[in-house]
Amino acid sequence: MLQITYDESATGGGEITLQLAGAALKADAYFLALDSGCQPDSRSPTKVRAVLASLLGQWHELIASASAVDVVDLPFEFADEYIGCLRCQVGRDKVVITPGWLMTAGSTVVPSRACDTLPGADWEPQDDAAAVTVPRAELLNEIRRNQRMFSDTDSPRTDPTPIFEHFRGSYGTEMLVAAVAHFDLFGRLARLPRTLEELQQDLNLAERPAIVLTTALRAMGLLAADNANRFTLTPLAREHLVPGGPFDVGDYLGLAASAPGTLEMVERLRTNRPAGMDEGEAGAAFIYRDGVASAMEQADLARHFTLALAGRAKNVAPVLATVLDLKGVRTLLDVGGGTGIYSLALLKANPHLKAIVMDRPEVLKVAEEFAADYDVGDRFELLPGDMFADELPRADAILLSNILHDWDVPECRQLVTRCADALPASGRLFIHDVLLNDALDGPLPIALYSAALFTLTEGRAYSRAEYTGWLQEAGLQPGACRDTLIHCSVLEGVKKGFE
Ligand SMILES: C[S@@+](CC[C@H](N)C(=O)[O-])C[C@H]1O[C@@H](n2cnc3c(N)ncnc32)[C@H](O)[C@@H]1O
Repeated sequence: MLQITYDESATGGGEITLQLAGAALKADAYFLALDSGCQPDSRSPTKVRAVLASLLGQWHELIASASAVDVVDLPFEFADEYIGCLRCQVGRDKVVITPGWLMTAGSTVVPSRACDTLPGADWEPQDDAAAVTVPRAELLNEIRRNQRMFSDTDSPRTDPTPIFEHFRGSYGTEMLVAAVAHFDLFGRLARLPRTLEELQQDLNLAERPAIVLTTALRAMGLLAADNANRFTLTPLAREHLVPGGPFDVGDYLGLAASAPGTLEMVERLRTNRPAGMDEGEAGAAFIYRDGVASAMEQADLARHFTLALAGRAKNVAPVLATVLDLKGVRTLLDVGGGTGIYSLALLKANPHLKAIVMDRPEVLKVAEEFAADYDVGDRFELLPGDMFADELPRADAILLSNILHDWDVPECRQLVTRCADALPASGRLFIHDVLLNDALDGPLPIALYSAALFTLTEGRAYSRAEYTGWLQEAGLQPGACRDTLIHCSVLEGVKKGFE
């Protein structure tokens, strides 16, 4: 909803682009580079980023502390005779934002302290400015997310989320073509709406593939659910995806019916087994449980899959470290910690913390290499083990980062319960993962990631309601849920009782 980017290669100190709900506002960074109130003392892009971080920190403070009827101005463009700003009418839950100008010399204001010093100058809306209404909590989240991009050299300067969305897009194609060309799903539902269970029976699908398939199609706006929880067709699907209809496009989609990706998806849906698990294959990626072939037990494959996840972890971990408040946590157990990158970022942000990364032995060899780049000494421990079978060491907090989405519901419940049992009273469990809507009908990027997880592992994406249910079942009180990056959020459960 709010995206601020800084192109340091543009002339005049670089160009800042502020994108707000589809509208793009441009500003040059000249006065930000001259700012006298913010380290470092240079005119470099590093300085501009530091000033932007400071400015966004002030925005956050202003919006967070505004009372329900306040009007506040968020400056972003400093010019010779004016300051470009977002005028915000702050309500209790919503903020109405209008871009405009304050008629005062931007050059007289120190941008890194601008919000304290802005004179009460005349304000004019931009000629073509349309007001945008956004939820207040979401705006605060977005400001923080943008601030992090500029404030920490360990964090990426741009948000890689769109790249992940493009990568996961192919799973949408495969799901859609499978539904049209292999399962005649739209023809069946046009004849008779069906519940999930009825659809499973009809298509001979297990529950997990049926949920993943219907979630993807609902997120695409092709299926809906009626009051009796039966899947029905949306007008879009009814007009274009029912075989034989006057505007049916099914044959066009059928061009991909025999594409390798589609056939692979159909096979996964029919068998409910992840890739790599067939006779003579190396075993599934990312998951290990006793008695089942796992790629994570083989040195080269474990290394390959673990390093593949390092790219995402490097981007997300610094954000997790700013979002998680670990005051009072002395020991953190990172179950299935992989490279250990999340633990390492948390150690860096919390000098009092000790972290134990538990994973399979071949994976921990990679974690050991990553740890060598950090000065964490004996605060970082590697613990080879099986999270389903071995005793979990005592820790004040446990992190399950991108773990539960690899497993089916019984294993998720088992893991959450094992973690809860291992925690002391008031201990905290952090589930860091993507969240589907509670109705399992989107958002689309998560629904497509769910399809990817489904093909590679025994899991799928889950909703906040599903996670919350498992936390409660295990005796944990669900608490705060905060966004990190690349569609991930961290949901907290606190063990009830007193120490
Ligand atoms: C998807 S990766 C997540 C890695 C890391 N937490 C992250 O967020 O990038 C899942 C991790 O769980 C580990 N894992 C799977 N089954 C396990 C088991 N039974 N015991 C311990 N670790 C396991 C895998 O080796 C892998 O490193």
